[in-house]
Amino acid sequence: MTDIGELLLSRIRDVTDYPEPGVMFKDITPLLADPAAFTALTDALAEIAGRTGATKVVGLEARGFILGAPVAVRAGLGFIPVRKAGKLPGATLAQAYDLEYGSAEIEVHAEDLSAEDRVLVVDDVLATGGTAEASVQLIRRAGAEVAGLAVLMELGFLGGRARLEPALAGAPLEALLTV
Ligand SMILES: O=P(O)(O)OC[C@H]1O[C@H](OP(=O)(O)OP(=O)(O)O)[C@H](O)[C@@H]1O
Ligand SMILES: Nc1ncnc2[nH]cnc12
Repeated sequence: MTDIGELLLSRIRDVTDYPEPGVMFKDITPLLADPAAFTALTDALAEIAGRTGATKVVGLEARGFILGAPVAVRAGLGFIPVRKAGKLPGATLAQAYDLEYGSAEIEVHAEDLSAEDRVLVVDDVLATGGTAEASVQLIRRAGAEVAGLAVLMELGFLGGRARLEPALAGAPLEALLTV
């Protein structure tokens, strides 16, 4: 593993049986509290944004906001929040989905994305892929192109990558860490 990979991994805390029995929760708060690790993470994700030719960064509420916003600034791109339902005041597109420990609905302002946009989706964890798949569906329904999906950590044993393949339609899925 690279030095940066080891640094990032060392700052992610495993919490057993959270938020429900059987889930091994990957807590990124120690990473966020370490400026060297947070900067390295931001730089690595911004490099993916540049390489994929993204014109906008979408962050998935809530942890995807914490990671995606500095990535957008670093890459010189606009940031678009994909929020949990009921939080955006304008006209929205909505998509329901299941995730590792529940179900939810996400929304985006329809006017924030157009056919000119190539969007990089940023999030902390790819688990079952339900959240990411719903975000890709939303972006396409808004008329924009998906440049790729970039996550800090992929939980390989949950099969999210295979689930996402059809939705991504060839766009890259980049995980800085895989466990
Ligand atoms: O691959 P999946 O099984 O869909 O799970 C991954 C999603 O779950 C977590 O978000 P959560 O909904 O817990 O929201 P939070 O960021 O507000 O904690 C995580 O930040 C991802 O968005
Ligand atoms: N095991 C996990 N750890 C952190 N975030 C998650 N989102 C879905 N599953 C998760």
